[in-house]
Amino acid sequence: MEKQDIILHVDHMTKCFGDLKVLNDISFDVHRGEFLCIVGPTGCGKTTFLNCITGLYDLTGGQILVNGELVDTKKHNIAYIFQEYSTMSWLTVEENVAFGLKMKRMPKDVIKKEVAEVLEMVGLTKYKDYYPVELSTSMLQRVVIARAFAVKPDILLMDEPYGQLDVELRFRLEDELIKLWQKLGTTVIFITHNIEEAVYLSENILVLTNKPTSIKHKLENTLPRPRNVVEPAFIDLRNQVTELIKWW
Ligand SMILES: Nc1ncnc2c1ncn2[C@@H]1O[C@H](COP(=O)(O)OP(=O)(O)OP(=O)(O)O)[C@@H](O)[C@H]1O
Repeated sequence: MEKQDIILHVDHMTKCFGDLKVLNDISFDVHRGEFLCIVGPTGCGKTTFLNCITGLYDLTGGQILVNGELVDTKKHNIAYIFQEYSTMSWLTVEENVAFGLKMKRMPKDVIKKEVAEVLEMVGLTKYKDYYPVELSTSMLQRVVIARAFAVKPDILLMDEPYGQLDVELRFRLEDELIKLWQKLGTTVIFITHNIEEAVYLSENILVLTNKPTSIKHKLENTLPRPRNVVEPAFIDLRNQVTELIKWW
């Protein structure tokens, strides 16, 4: 990997809460435009890790660099989609998606154009004047995704975004996410407990250990897209990840 292609450099990251060591000397790189999935057991510190990247927590040791500089959310454009994410009920779909761009004080005509583009990509153009209360779950999910991609983040962090959804909707949203990622070239770090989801989405998978958490293994995922969960190569890779997880 060329050095200039590395957007995120996690360098000996350690995080303790008092006596509790959660993240233990973790190092890895993410290259620009990569789709990285992180799989780890419950409570191993996946959310803590994301909170360290967004600067909510200070590290106990090590450093996190974005484009070669210490991570700084004022300087770096990092978008974050939580488990319990939500829309702003008092704003229309269009206003929800425009929110981040307005915060960045972009010119009105640019905002209008960018928002229209991303609404088109997620199939919400017709619903731009609707309020969240008028939308189905799947449409709400699309609003949140559209809002995150609209700001053209350097890095998009996604923390189990589809954990609570039924399988069919999850599959559809995963496909849409892949399309947006491919079209916009955004760097995505996606946290999940779901091994099938990680194999379906990722270019690379980081498998974490239990606390104190370190990297158990990094797997490259070169399965061609579109992927099919019943194909032998897919099942093979899914089994490889499952094997790694069995030994936690
Ligand atoms: N602010 C905090 N103060 C003290 N301990 C914390 C704090 N935040 C997290 N922890 C502890 O750090 C550990 C990791 O928590 P974290 O929520 O990051 O795990 P996780 O992998 O995201 O969990 P899950 O799989 O349930 O989403 C837990 O033992 C938790 O109790």
